[in-house]
Amino acid sequence: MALLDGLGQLPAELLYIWHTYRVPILLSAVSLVALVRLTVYLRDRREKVSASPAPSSPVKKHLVELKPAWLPENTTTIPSLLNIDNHAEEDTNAVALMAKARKGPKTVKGKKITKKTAAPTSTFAHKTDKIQPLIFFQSLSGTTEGYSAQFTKVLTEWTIGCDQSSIFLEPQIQDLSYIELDDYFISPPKADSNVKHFYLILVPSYNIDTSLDIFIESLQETHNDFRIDTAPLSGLLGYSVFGFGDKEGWPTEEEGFCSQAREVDKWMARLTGKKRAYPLGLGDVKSDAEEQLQEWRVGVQEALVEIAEGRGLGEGVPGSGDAAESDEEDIEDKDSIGQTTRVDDVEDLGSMVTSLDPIPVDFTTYKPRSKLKPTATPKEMVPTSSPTHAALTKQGYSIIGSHSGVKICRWTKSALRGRGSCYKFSFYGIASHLCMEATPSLSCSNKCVFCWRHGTNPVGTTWRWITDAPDLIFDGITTAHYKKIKMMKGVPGVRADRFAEAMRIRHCALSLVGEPIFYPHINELLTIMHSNRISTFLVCNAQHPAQLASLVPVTQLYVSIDASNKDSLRKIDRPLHRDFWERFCACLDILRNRRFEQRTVFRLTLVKGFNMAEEVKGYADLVERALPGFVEVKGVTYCGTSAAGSAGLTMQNVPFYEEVAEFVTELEKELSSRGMTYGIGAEHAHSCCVLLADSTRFKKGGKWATRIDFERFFDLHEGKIEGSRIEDGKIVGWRPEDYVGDETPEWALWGNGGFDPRDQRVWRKGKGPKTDVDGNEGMAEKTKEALEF
Ligand SMILES: Cc1cc2nc3c(=O)[nH]c(=O)nc-3n(C[C@H](O)[C@H](O)[C@H](O)COP(=O)(O)O)c2cc1C
Ligand code: SF4
Repeated sequence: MALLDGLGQLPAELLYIWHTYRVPILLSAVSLVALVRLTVYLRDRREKVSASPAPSSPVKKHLVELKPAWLPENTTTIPSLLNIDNHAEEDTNAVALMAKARKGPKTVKGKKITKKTAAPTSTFAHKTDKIQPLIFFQSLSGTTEGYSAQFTKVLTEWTIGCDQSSIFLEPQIQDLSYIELDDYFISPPKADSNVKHFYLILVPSYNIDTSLDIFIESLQETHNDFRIDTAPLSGLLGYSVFGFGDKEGWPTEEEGFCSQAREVDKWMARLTGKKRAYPLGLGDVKSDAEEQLQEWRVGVQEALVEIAEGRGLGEGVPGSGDAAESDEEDIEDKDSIGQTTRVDDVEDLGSMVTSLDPIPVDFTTYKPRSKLKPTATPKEMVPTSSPTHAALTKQGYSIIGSHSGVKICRWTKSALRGRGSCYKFSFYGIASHLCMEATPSLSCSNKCVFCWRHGTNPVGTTWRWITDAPDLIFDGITTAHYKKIKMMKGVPGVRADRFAEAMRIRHCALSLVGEPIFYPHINELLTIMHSNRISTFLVCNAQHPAQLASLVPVTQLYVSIDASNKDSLRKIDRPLHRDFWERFCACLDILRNRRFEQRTVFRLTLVKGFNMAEEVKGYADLVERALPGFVEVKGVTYCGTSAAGSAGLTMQNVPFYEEVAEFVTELEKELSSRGMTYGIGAEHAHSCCVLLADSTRFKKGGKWATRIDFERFFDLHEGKIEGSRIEDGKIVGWRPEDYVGDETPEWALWGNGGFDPRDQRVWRKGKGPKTDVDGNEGMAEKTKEALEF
């Protein structure tokens, strides 16, 4: 009974407690909410939003099936033997990932209270310090490059002539395509302690994938990397950005006018801790670019004077890191990377708590859909309107779909006229007039110093473009190749028999430019080729272990070995992947594991001053690691473009054939001193190329047999003949030894030059026996023209 009475009084008791203690209860509730929000905020604040790897960190990984079910009969890859954890980068669309909005209800909604942060203080001691202006530019078709050069010239003259000239160091110009971005955009560059940097960035805008995206992504990644200060460039004195755009195509900012310059400006504001020294300048290349640039320069100069006189970024300069503006920028930033803008900033919440104003609590609202950025749709890799398309077409490439290319190589033309095939004929028996050179991916994840495509080539670490079907690519490249062969019909000297033979493609070199295994349907494309009895020589850049591990066996699998150690590889290939060395090593291990199912080749490109001197032992280490069937060593070819020049490459970097030969001899010696059985199997002095081969595998009756029996290769593929690879007493597939062809011809052996005596070598008038009409040069000469694969 007493219990019932007690229960009956409970509501009254509770009401009494509520009336007596409601203030502390409410305060406790508010504190609890604040604490929870604070914890969530701190955890989310530095959450990585980019799908790309953080600097120097392992990439996002996913399990890769190293022995795919559809490849049972001829894959020897043994996951446990690999030096990687069977993982590689996710080839999902990075952009789409970044654009994913965070799910979940917005729990607390409050009024945004604008933070009043102090304007950044200048660290410039104007009596002792010096200002180093650095001008960065990116240019695809040359406009920005031209303006930047002119701008640098005028600014340099001004720094020399102005009243503060003793404070300025000579402005330096840098092409963003050629520098290590980390050297400048993770922290200011290293210099004497009294040298302070000021950044000026001039960029165009492109609504297609270009290398500019890599720059912008890298700024964004640095900002979001939890191990790096959010404003790692605050040590700069200031920065300003100028954008070039085209109002004819992109009339307003909303429609994309100078969109990428605006992005660069925004990320720089965050990375520098709001050190915008002068507002973003925008110029329309079809109308006012010149005068806008001049106006911007005058403004930048005024800002520089203020800094030089010790007044920092000044108050009078519009846009100079104004706190309110910069705060708005912070919000925009979150939006732009696809996160929901959450106005319930913890600092705002803190103010709300102390003010004890009623807090509107809303457990259900989401950010209005209309404000969410749409998920980025993949773009075309090389749209017809792009400068890359124009440049490639001008160079004789046919672009198939939006990411594949084919080009008739000059050796094909030479062979059609009976003037010699490339080294692949001497070494492996591939007649150049029967060979097609193509790639299903014009994009690459490296920016090699010897690649002519810098600045204009699409680059990326993940496949994020519209993907064409493999059968369409096959039809496109073969049709374009035949069309080009037909165009040779009227060329003087073309032999009728070879012309007729050329109308049936027998070999495909998957190299050209770009990275073929980047293409997600490379296996299907290779299968189509094999079923058409077209052999495949595939070259990859050793940066995509997952794709390499799951590649169908090809006729001959190449890995480019552009350096023997990590430092040298970074300098020469300038890879985009931050874990490039780990990827490279993983690819070597995959090659070792797959060496009994297909012919494997190391392709060394020697560049004097970059990867030759004292690297023999390092290369021998790599050979020992991967045990390739062959090692092709060739001197770099100089294509003479401005791109090569900007990458620091001149004719001085092209080795003489004797130097290449000497290098190979040393490498052979080093390998045999380690008990390895490699010997010099063949040479093609014409292309400055020498072949080392494993003598235990590619010698027949004591004689070199580096050539391929292509018919047997296809018969093995089609199951017409049985292979000899045996596991657990059962035949499980074929070995490279099953399709070894004829002995290497006498004329191709080491010491005999490698030119087929049945072909006619034609010398250029007045040039003597040093250079022939096709640009092929004699033993003592350097190769000046780009050699095809
Ligand atoms: C394929 C293509 C896409 C472009 N996209 C944009 C754009 O989105 N916004 C813009 O303002 N200008 C755009 N432009 C214009 C370029 O930014 C402009 O031509 C610039 O001057 C090119 O500079 P560059 O020669 O240094 O590469 C585009 C031009 C091309 C060819
Ligand atoms: S791997 Fe080939 S295509 Fe890619 S950058 Fe290097 S040379 Fe150019």
